[in-house]
Amino acid sequence: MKPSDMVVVDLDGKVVEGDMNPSSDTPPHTYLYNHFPNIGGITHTHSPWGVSFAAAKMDIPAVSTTHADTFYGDIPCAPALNEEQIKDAYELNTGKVIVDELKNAGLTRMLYQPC
Ligand SMILES: O=C(CO)[C@@H](O)[C@H](O)COP(=O)(O)O
Repeated sequence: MKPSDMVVVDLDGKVVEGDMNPSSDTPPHTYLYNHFPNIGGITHTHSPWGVSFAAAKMDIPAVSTTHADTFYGDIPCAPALNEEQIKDAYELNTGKVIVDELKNAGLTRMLYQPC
């Protein structure tokens, strides 16, 4: 992948720069940016440890000061999508359950605090 392969989209997901198709993750990412305007970026990883907790449908517990250095409290695991959410708009609904989970966990306030 080269820098010229990058695609820039606006907050509605419309391509504003680049010739490629945007990522299929564009709907959940724009949904997150639109609901948390102060976030500076989203990192999507498949770390073995993170995936392990997600597969077990578990929050990642705050058990160390190292964890506390970068995140306040347990890192919540969003609920799995139901069949209707998957069939309807899988990617967008992924963003919706993440936003709902962060709000339910009371993390909205934290996301707006400067580090
Ligand atoms: O993590 C996943 C699938 O597991 C997705 O994020 C895809 O990797 C998105 O691929 P592109 O549409 O960006 O090529």
